[in-house]
Amino acid sequence: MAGGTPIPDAGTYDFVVVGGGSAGCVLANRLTEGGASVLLLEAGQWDRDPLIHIPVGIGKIFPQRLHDWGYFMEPDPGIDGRGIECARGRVIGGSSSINVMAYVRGHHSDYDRWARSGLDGWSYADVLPYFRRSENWEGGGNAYRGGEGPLRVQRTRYRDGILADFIEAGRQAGYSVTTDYNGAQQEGFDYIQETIHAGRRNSAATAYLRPALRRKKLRVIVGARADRIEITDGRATGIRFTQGGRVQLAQARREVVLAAGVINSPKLLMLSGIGDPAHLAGHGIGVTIANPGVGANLRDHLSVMASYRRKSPSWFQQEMRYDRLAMAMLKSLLRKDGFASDVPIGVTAFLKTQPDLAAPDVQFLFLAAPFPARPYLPPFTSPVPDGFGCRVALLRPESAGSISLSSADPDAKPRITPNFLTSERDRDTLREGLRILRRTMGQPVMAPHIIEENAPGAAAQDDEALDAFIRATSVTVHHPAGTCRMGGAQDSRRVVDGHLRVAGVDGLRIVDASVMPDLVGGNINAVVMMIAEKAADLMLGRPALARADDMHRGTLAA
Ligand SMILES: Cc1cc2nc3c(=O)[nH]c(=O)nc-3n(C[C@H](O)[C@H](O)[C@H](O)COP(=O)(O)OP(=O)(O)OC[C@H]3O[C@@H](n4cnc5c(N)ncnc54)[C@H](O)[C@@H]3O)c2cc1C
Repeated sequence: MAGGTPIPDAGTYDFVVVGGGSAGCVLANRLTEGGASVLLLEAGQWDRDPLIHIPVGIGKIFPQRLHDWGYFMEPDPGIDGRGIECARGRVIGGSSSINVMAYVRGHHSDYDRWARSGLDGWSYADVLPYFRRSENWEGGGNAYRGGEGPLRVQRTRYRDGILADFIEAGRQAGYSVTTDYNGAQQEGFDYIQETIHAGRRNSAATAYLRPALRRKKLRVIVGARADRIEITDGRATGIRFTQGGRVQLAQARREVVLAAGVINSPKLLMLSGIGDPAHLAGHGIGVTIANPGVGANLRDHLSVMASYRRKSPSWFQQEMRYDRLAMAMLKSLLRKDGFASDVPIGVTAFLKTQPDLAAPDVQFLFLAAPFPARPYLPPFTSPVPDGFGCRVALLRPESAGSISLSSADPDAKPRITPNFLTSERDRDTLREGLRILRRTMGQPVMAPHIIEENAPGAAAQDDEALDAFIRATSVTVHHPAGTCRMGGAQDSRRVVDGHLRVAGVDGLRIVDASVMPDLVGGNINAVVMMIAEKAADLMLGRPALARADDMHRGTLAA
């Protein structure tokens, strides 16, 4: 009842899933495929904007914060008091509709670490079959790659000679080159793999949700913001949501599933009385389940960019002239290829800042374009000076932040407190990563491309200068995770168990980036989708896919 009047009933379903993002789309598909009825509630709208689907559209979506919750982090002392943006997709497909499309699974030791912490069923041998089930790799299936799943993955098609030279520079600097960083060996330089197919973004919505829409068991409501989980006698029974100013109630026969993402899933728990009692009391929210772990353990991949003035002309600069860009977008729409059908990243690398490490601890993300860049049209506007750059991302941060409420009003944005670089090891790693990048850029093969280093700039050499540069310029590469962390039975701060069930309440699971116990060594969209693939089996009571250990024993290199 709301104010004495009954709340309009949005129906009863086996599963009510909150959030039509990377995880939510996978669940909508796999659960209905398994015969269950599903209501998918998404706060954003359908993904009709062509900018979502033409890969180069990210150049407009991101700076203009289109289809985005518009979050910013709190001013953070670790990065000179800056409150940096925290983009999150608010649209069908969620963040997979606005992300940069890099397809990366992390390092095999990440999952073995999860399993060692008490999470049975989450070792690399356990999760590899789920990565394979989700994937449709252009090279076809093999021991590591999936060839028949819904998610299309291809190597970059971006055409710029600097990419091959950057890989060669890595070799000249003494680092490995790998032929598939998602295969037997992650470590080294490689062309980037992307969730792009036939010139279009292959978001979770395209790959998983669209093919499921014809099933009668699936209902999707867009523009529907979940405000509270209904909990009766220790069981989650439904979701109260607002659509067009109207409050409605959807009931779950089997389970309520939060797939609202790393920021909004803990927010929704807190609004429903699940969280740190003192924090909830501070906002006048009654405690249903006391759990100080909710919203804690926020991890994110912080990165720093070195940028260069470019000598050799870039493909990017040529194609950004307005008339050419318009043609490229048309070509991408009609012929599904060309400049607009890819992103100017091209190369990534996973490297160890210390040779004795078990796994790479930094990632390079190349950028074959000046930053910031914009279209131009002579004589009215001129291009920005040509350039390129590379981000160095810190892969396994020790520094941890939190999500908390700013108000009990579901409309209010939560507080995102990142606590970046509070760990000395994190500062050392990022600084050393920057030095490795400079060493790579200093190799003979890069000389024909470089006029000079713009930033950090020649004057920044000692630790102090590099640390100051990192504090002043570092930004997220948008992989926040861990705020409803999964943990084994001994983990007193866990929010969900190894089956993704919320501790202390029946019929409630969380399936999204928030359940990751910590960050893996790479971009996380593929990881979230793997988690959702595995969750679907858990929810349907199906046996887990056969472990991959026999197939892989002894074959894994760093
Ligand atoms: C700009 C950007 C670039 C990125 N680049 C990459 C990349 O190149 N490669 C990579 O692997 N990863 C990348 N990522 C990260 C990756 O896309 C995300 O980690 C992943 O999509 C998260 O999936 P999720 O299911 O946890 O959440 P999301 O995909 O964010 O889905 C959450 C969904 O829930 C909805 N929602 C939230 N609250 C409510 C509510 N109260 N009621 C109803 N609906 C709600 C949201 O609108 C959203 O649709 C990037 C992310 C961003 C933002």
